Amino acid sequence: MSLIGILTCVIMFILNTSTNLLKRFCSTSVYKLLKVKEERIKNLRKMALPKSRENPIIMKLDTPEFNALFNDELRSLISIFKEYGYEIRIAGGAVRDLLMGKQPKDLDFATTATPTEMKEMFTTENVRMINVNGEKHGTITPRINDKENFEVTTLRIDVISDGRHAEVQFTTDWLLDSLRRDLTINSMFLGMDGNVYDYFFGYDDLKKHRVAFVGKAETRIQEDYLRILRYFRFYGRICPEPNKFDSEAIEAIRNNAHGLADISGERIWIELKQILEGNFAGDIMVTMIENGLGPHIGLPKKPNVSELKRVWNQSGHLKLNAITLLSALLNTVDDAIALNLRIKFSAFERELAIYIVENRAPKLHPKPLMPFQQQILKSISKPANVKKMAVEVLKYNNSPYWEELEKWEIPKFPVSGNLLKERGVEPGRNMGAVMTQLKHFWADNDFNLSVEDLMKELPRVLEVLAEKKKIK
Ligand SMILES: Nc1ccn([C@@H]2O[C@H](COP(=O)(O)OP(=O)(O)OP(=O)(O)O)[C@@H](O)[C@H]2O)c(=O)n1
Ligand SMILES: [Mg+2]
Repeated sequence: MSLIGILTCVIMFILNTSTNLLKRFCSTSVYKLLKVKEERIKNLRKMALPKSRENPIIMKLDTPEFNALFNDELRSLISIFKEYGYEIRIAGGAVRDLLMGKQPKDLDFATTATPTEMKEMFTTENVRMINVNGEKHGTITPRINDKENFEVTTLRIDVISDGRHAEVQFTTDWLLDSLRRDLTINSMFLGMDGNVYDYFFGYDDLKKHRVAFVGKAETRIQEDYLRILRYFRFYGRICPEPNKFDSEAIEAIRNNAHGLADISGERIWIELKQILEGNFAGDIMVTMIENGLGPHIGLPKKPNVSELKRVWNQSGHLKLNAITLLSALLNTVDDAIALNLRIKFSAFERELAIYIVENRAPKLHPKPLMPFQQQILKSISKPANVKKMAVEVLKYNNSPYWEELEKWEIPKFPVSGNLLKERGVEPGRNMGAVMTQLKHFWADNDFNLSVEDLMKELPRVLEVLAEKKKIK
């Protein structure tokens, strides 16, 4: 055999052996992973059983809100699932709302069919499916009669979770899907026949106005740290009194507050905003800060809790904008900028936070609205937006004048560009400057000047601007 032949044989041998080793290694890891998953499912069920109800059907719902859901599209959806032998139920928040006598704003459905089974079924039935992105989490969205979309999610458990993303495993076990949900009040299912399935005493909690995690609070939080904020949001929605938090929940929240640091600003703001606009917002925010959430949601190291309490107690009844209340915790404009970097406000929200911090010291003036009215008309921002912000500052200070300012119609500046042109002002940047100067003069005179009065002022304005140009 030639040297090349020997070398080829050696290389082939090495390649073969390493490929086999790699195959063996991979299949052992996959095997291990599957084993871990199986074990986890067994354990989950075992752990859940003592705490869960043996017969989960607690009642048959027959309310106007429930009956109102049944239109032609929902009936078609139900009959498709029935024909193919899969179960489908309404899940989570909608069941909670219906049990509270409220019409849910959206419906989530849960099913025993896997996404593949649903896709096959809907394709055979000529039903178009939209939003394919949901599929890896088990959600298929059929569009029935080309009219209404329904989000249907396969029953699942979160096998591996890093607190933000979860690897899911599909199941046909309703109890396990109920167990992976955040709060007992959000863990119920509603059959299309009206049967309410409640494994974890969610309805009892709803009646008791108790917000508690399903099973172990710590486990539920570590599956998705956003649930910390969801806990507080639902507290505001469900509970009739402030400061009656579930002690296990609060302890788990305190120990896991750091997990919020990795949650995106957008998700944080969606929850936080609803907390701030809900019941007991001031008290809830204080509890959140006392339990260490502040730095993870963009608040300063030393948020001004006493200012928050003061503003909440004196102005909480005025339906403050979420940003207005939140700004009470900020000490400086820099704090507002840092907060915006963390939770990414809209342009108006960012402006409002800065405006509140800069303008909250009460303005003394014989005509209390005048400084605000002048600011509204002089500002480079949209006057309607500055007006909204000024109303918020007045509410922040519980000033009785906020309503008057809200009703105040922003007067129209009577001088037009055309008129200035007629009077010999060159169009362009210079005209903009003239207009601003005249506007300020008009605002400083309580918006009472006529076009004639303003035109009398024109030579002086032109002179001042010419002087300024010379100095430059
Ligand atoms: N972090 C989350 C988000 C949602 N869910 C589950 O998914 C359901 C639907 O979620 P979502 O629509 O976000 O909340 P709702 O409870 O429906 O509340 P809302 O009325 O505000 O939509 C919840 O009821 C809950 O069972 C969860 O367990 N954990
Ligand atoms: Mg919902």
